[in-house]
Amino acid sequence: MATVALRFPSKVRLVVVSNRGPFVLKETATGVEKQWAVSGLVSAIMPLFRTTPGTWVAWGGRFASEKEAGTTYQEGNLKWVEVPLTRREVELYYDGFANQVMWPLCHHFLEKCVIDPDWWTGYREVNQKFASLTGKVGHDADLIWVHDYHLALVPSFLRQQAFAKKSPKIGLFWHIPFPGPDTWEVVPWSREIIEGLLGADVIAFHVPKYVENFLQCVRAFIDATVLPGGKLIFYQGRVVEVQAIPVGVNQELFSSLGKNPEIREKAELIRQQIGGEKLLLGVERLDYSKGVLDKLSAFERFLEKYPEYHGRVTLLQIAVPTRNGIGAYTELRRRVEALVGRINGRFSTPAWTPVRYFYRSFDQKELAAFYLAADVALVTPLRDGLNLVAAEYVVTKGEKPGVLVLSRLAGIACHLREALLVNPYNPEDMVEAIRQALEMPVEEQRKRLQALQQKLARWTAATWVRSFLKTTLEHRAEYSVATP
Ligand SMILES: Nc1ncnc2c1ncn2[C@@H]1O[C@H](COP(=O)(O)OP(=O)(O)O[C@H]2O[C@H](CO)[C@@H](O)[C@H](O)[C@H]2O)[C@@H](O)[C@H]1O
Ligand SMILES: O=P(O)(O)OC[C@H](O)CO
Repeated sequence: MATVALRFPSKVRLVVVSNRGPFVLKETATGVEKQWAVSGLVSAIMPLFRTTPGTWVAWGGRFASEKEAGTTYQEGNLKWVEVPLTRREVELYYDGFANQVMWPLCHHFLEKCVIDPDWWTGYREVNQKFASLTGKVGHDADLIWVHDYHLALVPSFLRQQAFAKKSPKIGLFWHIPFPGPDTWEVVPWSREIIEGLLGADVIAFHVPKYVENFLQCVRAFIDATVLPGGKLIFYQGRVVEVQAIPVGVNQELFSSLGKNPEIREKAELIRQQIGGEKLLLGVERLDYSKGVLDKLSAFERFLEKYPEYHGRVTLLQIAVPTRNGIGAYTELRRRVEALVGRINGRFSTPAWTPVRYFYRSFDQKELAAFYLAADVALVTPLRDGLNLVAAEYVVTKGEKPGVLVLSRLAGIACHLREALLVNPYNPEDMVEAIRQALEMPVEEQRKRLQALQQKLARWTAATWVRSFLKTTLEHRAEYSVATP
């Protein structure tokens, strides 16, 4: 496994806190088994612990009993401390408030938000639990790095705690979109959520638009002053810094996987097994925000409109199981599988299956083989904080040709302008982008990919970590600015 040079001062005691940790724990007949978790957050953070020692406090994805203490695992540099959550806590905090209020709200699916005061109480209590455990295991921490929408209240709960030596620096990274106050107004507790976040010294988002939306929320809901320049907030006698620091991909890993002869062979085999001339690829957690239904509908429309492509193009869709306890996800799976069945039922021939559908996760080598095999990656979320799959596809391809079709509504689109940008809500736009991608001359494919690769080379998993940690470690609570 390739490593990244972080040049992170080794004497800094670092604690990472997030809902999803590196592993999912499964109870088996022989005891508890741990499997690597699949998520953008885990992909983003793992490279840090390949070179840097530290502690990661997170839930293990299982239900613990009332009295159970969490398990601790040492894995190389990483000490992982499990936050044990009961079934009831998971229902209220994770299935409820985090995934049926925060997630749909931030991705602009207001009709999917359910306002339930019990979920909010559960969310507060579990955030408090994460903060208390972090305070215990990280009592001598220099820097505590909190992640994402599950734990918005943790920064302010941490600030209320006593630490062994001095106050550690507290940073928060928000991995999903951050909407403006018109959207946040839907949640009765929006002020408390923003106050919770303001417990951090540094708050960072992927792109400037989310920073601007956050600052607008601060102006709308909080008694705080956004200082001129828009990066600093004066709040309760402290200064909070807000930045756009996009996550990058593990460049060394994906570019070496792309060059690996064994993986190239695997990619060739995939091509032979699937047959046909052209391969389109979709890879995402099976989440409604990722737009899998709209993509499949666009592909169906493409096959109706361009019958000359029958037998020549296949869509390989990988859907990673996610959040199975929530109705909207069960329903999405049902609809996606019905649509795959309908398309294949309408268009298949004895020699050709238009959609190849996989409902499972793959290891990174297998994933890289799919990236290499695909002529076109269809990354078309209806809304996405950033989207790492788009970047991983581009990096893995190396000198090989390929086309990235990318939703304008993914955060990463503001950087990757050389992709074929589409509006995933507009079926005709999607259909024509598929056609343009399939007909793009190889020289143009290479030129666009090279331009994208040059951008991504300056912006890696390592630069993200380094930049966030440096900003947080160097944060000063008082600035010599004129305050009100
Ligand atoms: N079948 C499969 N098997 C194994 N691994 C697979 C897989 N399919 C996908 N993966 C991995 O899972 C990760 C998915 O990351 P994304 O950014 O695409 O979305 P996600 O919503 O999980 O992340 C959230 O966090 C990231 C990082 O901040 C944001 O980009 C995003 O907008 C936000 O929703 C990728 O690194 C990919 O390699
Ligand atoms: O499977 P989940 O619910 O932990 O989703 C993981 C995503 O990275 C959310 O940011």
